[in-house]
Amino acid sequence: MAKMNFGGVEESVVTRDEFPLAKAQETLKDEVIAVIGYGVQGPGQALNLRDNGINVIVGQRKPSKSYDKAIEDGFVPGETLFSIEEALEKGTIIMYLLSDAAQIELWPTVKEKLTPGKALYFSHGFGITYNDQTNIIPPEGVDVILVAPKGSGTSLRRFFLEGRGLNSSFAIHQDATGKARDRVVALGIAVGSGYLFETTFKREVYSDLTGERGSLMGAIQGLFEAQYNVLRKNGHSPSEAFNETVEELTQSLMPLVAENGMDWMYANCSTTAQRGALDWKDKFRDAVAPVFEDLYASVASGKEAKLSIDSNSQPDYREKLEVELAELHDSELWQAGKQVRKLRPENA
Ligand SMILES: NC(=O)c1ccc[n+]([C@@H]2O[C@H](COP(=O)([O-])OP(=O)(O)OC[C@H]3O[C@@H](n4cnc5c(N)ncnc54)[C@H](O)[C@@H]3O)[C@@H](O)[C@H]2O)c1
Ligand SMILES: CC(C)(O)[C@@H](O)C(=O)O
Ligand SMILES: [Mg+2]
Ligand SMILES: [Mg+2]
Repeated sequence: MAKMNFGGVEESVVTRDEFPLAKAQETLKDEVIAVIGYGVQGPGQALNLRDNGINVIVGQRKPSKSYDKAIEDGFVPGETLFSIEEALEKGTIIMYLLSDAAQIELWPTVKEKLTPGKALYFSHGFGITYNDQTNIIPPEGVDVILVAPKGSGTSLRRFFLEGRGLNSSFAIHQDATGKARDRVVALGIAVGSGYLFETTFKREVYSDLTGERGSLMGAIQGLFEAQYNVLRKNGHSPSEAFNETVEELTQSLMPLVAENGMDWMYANCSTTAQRGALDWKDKFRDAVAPVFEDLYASVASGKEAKLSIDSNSQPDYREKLEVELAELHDSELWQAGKQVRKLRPENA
């Protein structure tokens, strides 16, 4: 663990320097990692583990698109690709990467295969933290650990192939074997994390549910729509409104923020823009702060978990999500964006 100063607060993090891949490989050399669920995180983590020389198998129901994808990705039925039950039997570390709602349904099947000495691994604190709703209460004899990549499983895999890494949080809920910390850190490195910061299952899920409903996905779409609609209401064309709301942000300005922070991005814009942004940033902050307070309260109360479980446990949850995603896709804003993307020089 390395001690580092984050904005004046000292935190402990694990970098690849003090836990190199070779150490992760040595730690996991006698383990069979069973990845249960091959949706978004499953492929990212399973393929990175396999490329890092870790003994990984996949458990996935069939017929399913995910099962077919696992075959396309080179997992071999009967050798490295099994039914969920078979993979649970063979695995010494069970990576529970079904959807959060599906984890509830499959829990009785998983629980009975968690024999003493095994480890149960999550990439979200959801199932354990809200166990009053999920009933996911692991038996005492197993390690219960978490590595939560702070990003999409699709990015986790792309970054790995580019020689980069996504940061991940890690947590230990139960250390039955005395090996939980070594197991969780080794897995965090082997699945392709850039660096690992320690958290708890509860803090991970509270922050994660807040982030994805807030700045990362929900609030950002709301902000885009609000500005786009005002520009269009005042006579600006779709391409002008989309460029000023989304395209410039993703193509020019956010990469500058990622490179060196917000002040660096501001400093690389005009003084006119800097003055205006500094004058208006607090107005927007104060306008949305109450919404974020409500959001966090809804997460902490378990209300957001219930909404997600009730919706995503429905047999047609996927179809319903796809209808709402299609509404986004078909909106004028994102149709304008589709056309703008085509005009990028690299797409010409
Ligand atoms: N999506 C991400 O990039 C991401 C990022 C960080 C953490 N996580 C966490 O990782 C875990 C997996 O997330 P995901 O987005 O990969 O999941 P997902 O929603 O893509 O589902 C994963 C798999 O579950 C299977 N599944 C769904 N319902 C099932 C059922 N009733 N019975 C059997 N299988 C079923 C699907 O076929 C799919 O292969 C979750 O805990 C999630 O919160 C996801
Ligand atoms: C990729 C996210 C949003 O960070 C993850 O938390 C998820 O639930 O998919
Ligand atoms: Mg997240
Ligand atoms: Mg999440």
